[in-house]
Amino acid sequence: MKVTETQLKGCFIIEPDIFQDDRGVFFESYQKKRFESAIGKSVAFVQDNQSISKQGVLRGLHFQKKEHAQAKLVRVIRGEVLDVIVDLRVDSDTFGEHFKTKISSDNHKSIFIPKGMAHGFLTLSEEVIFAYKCDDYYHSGAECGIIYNDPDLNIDWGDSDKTIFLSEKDRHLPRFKELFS
Ligand SMILES: Cc1cn([C@H]2C[C@H](O)[C@@H](COP(=O)(O)OP(=O)(O)O[C@H]3O[C@@H](C)C(=O)[C@@H](O)[C@H]3O)O2)c(=O)[nH]c1=O
Repeated sequence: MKVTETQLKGCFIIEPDIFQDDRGVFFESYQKKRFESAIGKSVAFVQDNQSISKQGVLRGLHFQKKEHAQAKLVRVIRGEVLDVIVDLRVDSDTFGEHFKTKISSDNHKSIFIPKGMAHGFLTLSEEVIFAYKCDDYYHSGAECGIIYNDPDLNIDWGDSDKTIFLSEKDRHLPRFKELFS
């Protein structure tokens, strides 16, 4: 397993060891002991989520507020996404900065997203099955988000000519500076 910290402190890319034979592929998608020793802390995941999306769907940028903030371990089971994480920790050197990378069912990468981040992804393939663990339960009252094309965050989501499908909720998310100023 290879674990690399991104420029956002505490946010890691995890690449599992892949075992390939005549039948296909095997890998450990999560192993608590190895995972916690690699990231240097214990995380008590309590919920597993899965979403299925068509191409061009953008889910995000989402987070839960305050005492319901969630750390997440995200991966792609089918297809490919551009995954984006924004640092919302006001005391962080990288506050307001983002990290983005492509994760897919071919590269088998996971991302550990600590509490205090907003998260979103854009689907790049025809069908995407996206799966993630969370260390706090879903609380609809604590849901919050930032509009994906916020000019202050300045995230390059790629080909701007392509249609992006957003939920009604995500279309009306506030700007970064409305939440943090
Ligand atoms: C996230 C979530 C949603 N729901 C419900 C609420 C709603 O009716 C329906 C769809 O919810 P959403 O539109 O918020 O789903 P989605 O846009 O996929 O939300 C997810 O986006 C990604 C980027 C994240 O990082 C996640 O934490 C989560 O916020 O599912 C739950 O019951 N439990 C959950 O944990």
